[in-house]
Amino acid sequence: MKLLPQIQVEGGAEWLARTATQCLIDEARLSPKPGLVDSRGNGAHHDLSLALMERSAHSLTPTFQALAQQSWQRPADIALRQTVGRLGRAGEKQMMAATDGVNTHRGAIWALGLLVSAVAMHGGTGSAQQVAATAAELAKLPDAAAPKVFSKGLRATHRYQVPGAREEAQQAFPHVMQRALPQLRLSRLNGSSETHARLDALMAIMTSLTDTCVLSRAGLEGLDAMQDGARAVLSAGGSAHPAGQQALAALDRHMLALNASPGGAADLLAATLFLDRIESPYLKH
Ligand SMILES: CC(C)(COP(=O)(O)OP(=O)(O)OC[C@H]1O[C@@H](n2cnc3c(N)ncnc32)[C@H](O)[C@@H]1O)[C@@H](O)C(=O)NCCC(=O)NCCS
Ligand SMILES: Nc1ncnc2c1ncn2[C@@H]1O[C@H](COP(=O)(O)OP(=O)(O)OP(=O)(O)O)[C@@H](O)[C@H]1O
Repeated sequence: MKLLPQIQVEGGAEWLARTATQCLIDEARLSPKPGLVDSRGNGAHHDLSLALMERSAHSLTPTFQALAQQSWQRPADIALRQTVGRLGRAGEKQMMAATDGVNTHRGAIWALGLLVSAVAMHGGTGSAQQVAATAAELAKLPDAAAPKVFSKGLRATHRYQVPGAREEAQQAFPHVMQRALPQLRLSRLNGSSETHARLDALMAIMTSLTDTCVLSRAGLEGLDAMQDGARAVLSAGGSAHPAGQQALAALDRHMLALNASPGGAADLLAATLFLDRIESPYLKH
């Protein structure tokens, strides 16, 4: 494979990093999102705010840039997996330093980090489908240096016997590729505003994701409320329609009453916006 001149690698890596950060900010600002931090407020979170989410997103730009630089036109092998794991964990530390120890974007670093690396592995040229498949190859490789910690996400996947953040990446992001990206584009085609198209894409993810954030906070009752409520929004015509807006408001109330927040779905929406921009980098959405 022909190596691009370093200047192109630098420029490409910088663009990818800026784009990934912007997608995190777009996700955080998008409103009204059920249970999540948005422009209206903190959702079900006591320790998060929009300002904190934005500070966290900016703190991650150097991490995304390093991931892109180190992954440029490299194959998915153990050496790259270890580098990506090391940079991802350094990014988590960076995030924690920027937020005084609050977990704002752990799941997002994982999903977007893998996708940024995968675009770079294709030299900045792959389709969303190719990039998701390459990210999955990377996610399936073992990372011997990963600390053996028992996270909330792992506990939920074991307790409820469901896939979590790891599996979503290892399966090439099915909620992004088969649900959110098609819904985003369908809603745009149907004339919805960009905000409504993005909310519909979030609903499409929430109809079937086994979100371990929701499971950890609100169990199966919370997960059912999320999936049923998101289906109700879409079957009422989506967030652009008055009936869909009513269903979305009801879902928001239900999630807040259960103290549930679909953080995993939010991460995957940011990943969706990223892959959408990869395929149409010059369009302003
Ligand atoms: C795999 C990760 C996300 C840990 O997952 P785990 O479920 O054990 O942990 P934790 O509960 O802390 O975080 C999971 C987060 O994923 C998101 N999430 C939850 N459910 C889902 C789901 N079904 N699908 C996708 N994302 C989800 C949420 O934001 C949640 O907070 C990740 O932090 C990790 O292993 N990082 C190591 C560094 C690394 O290898 N990085 C490489 C890419 S940069
Ligand atoms: N807009 C958003 N609002 C809230 N969470 C979000 C948002 N966008 C992404 N997330 C994701 O949700 C996750 C927050 O997870 P979670 O609420 O489980 O945090 P925690 O600190 O591990 O748990 P808890 O808040 O229950 O103590 C982050 O890792 C982040 O990636």
